[in-house]
Amino acid sequence: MKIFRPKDRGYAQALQRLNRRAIPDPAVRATVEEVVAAVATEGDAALIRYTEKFGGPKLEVGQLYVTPAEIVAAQASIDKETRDAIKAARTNVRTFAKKSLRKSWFTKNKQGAVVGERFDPFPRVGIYIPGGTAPLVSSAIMTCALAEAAGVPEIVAVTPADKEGKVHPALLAALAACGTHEIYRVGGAQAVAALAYGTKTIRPVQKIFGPGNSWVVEAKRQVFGVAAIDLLPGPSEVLVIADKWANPEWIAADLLAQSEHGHGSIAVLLTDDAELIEKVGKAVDAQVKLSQRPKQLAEALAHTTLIQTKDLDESIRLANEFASEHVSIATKRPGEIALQLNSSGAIFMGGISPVVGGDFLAGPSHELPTGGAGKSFAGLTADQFQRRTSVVMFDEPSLKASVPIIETFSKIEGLDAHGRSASIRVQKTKKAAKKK
Ligand SMILES: NC(=O)c1ccc[n+]([C@@H]2O[C@H](COP(=O)([O-])OP(=O)(O)OC[C@H]3O[C@@H](n4cnc5c(N)ncnc54)[C@H](O)[C@@H]3O)[C@@H](O)[C@H]2O)c1
Ligand SMILES: [Zn+2]
Repeated sequence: MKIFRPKDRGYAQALQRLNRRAIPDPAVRATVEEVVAAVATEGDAALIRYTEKFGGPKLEVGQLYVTPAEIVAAQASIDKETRDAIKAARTNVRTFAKKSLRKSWFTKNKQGAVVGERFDPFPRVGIYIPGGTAPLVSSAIMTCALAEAAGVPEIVAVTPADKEGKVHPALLAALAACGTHEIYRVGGAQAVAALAYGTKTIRPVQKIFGPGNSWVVEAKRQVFGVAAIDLLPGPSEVLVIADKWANPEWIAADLLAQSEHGHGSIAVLLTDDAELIEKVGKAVDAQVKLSQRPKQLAEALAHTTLIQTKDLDESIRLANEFASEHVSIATKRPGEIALQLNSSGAIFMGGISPVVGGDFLAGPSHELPTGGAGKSFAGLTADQFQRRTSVVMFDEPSLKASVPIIETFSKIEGLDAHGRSASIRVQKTKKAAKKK
């Protein structure tokens, strides 16, 4: 944990470092390039090889697909509490998702042609569910329930298995509850490459969704174009904006909650109150002792930064530069601050709103942009599972009214065949009318 106060050495640099862009790490980039190229050319063999190389199980090709029998067994093995929690989260996420969906619409333009937009679910999507250091059951719901709400007919999930080749039963049950059609036990960059290029076992998808660690996110970035991708949702992070009224114990708890994801996670506190920084620092030290993931916490805590700002305005400016996945506003009047934030993935209003409420249950997808990507991307919404098509339909009167303007454009652009392709239709219909 690092603390920076205005008088400290390196204070200006610490503030500057907050101004991030989503630029991939060169080492991660190189590894992923190798993995993606291998999967694209060798298919399943590369999937198996890299899964083992990066600490996963030694699998046979035939084991990649999770069979219906395994899913049924998983569903039977989870307790009622787990089942109810999955159901409660799915209900909220699905209800929220339905509101984000776009509806097809049609209208007439000035010349009378019918124009509109049609929204259909992508026929086949791939969803990455992280599982390297924790089985992210909630991520299954926060992605697949949206695909289900959008009516995607083929929802394909990939998720890494443990050393024994097992996927956590609650994760399988959650995927099944959210209408997933195919599940493959493979993770990392290799799984993303398989979804994009396809292998003998995994047919390619049109669009790839889902959060993951740095390698997973970089793979999504690299396969962009082969498939569509949703956003760049990497290692979790939180930024807290607080004033002197905030509760230091609650802030410390929020910082540690996202930090326990481990490698790559970052937590930041911005406050204009010097005393609060002291108290939060102490509370973090005390709460770390309660953790069951000391290794992951230690990795992330090295990047945890508590910064004393001049005033709330400076906190807001820095928060916008940092573009955090989660922003918690623990101040007396959170509404005023929220309105000035323009790069946050999700905003949690008031100290009483824990970030984990959004992680597990509230309704919006917890799949959110990280690493500074929030400046350009928003979090996952159900309409990202819809593919948009524009539709145009002329009739004779609307085409006649349009031809002069079309001909003007074809003259300006020097593309005479363009103009003729419209006027020929009106002339032809004139001749046809004369014949009658
Ligand atoms: N931004 C969001 O919306 C969001 C939501 C949920 C989770 N997350 C993040 O997802 C991440 C999940 O990470 P995870 O690691 O637990 O699981 P993961 O499933 O994303 O990654 C595990 C895989 O990474 C690969 N890998 C591991 N070490 C590697 C190496 N050295 N080189 C190449 N590949 C390697 C392996 O193939 C492994 O199967 C966390 O960072 C968490 O914060 C983000
Ligand atoms: Zn989290």
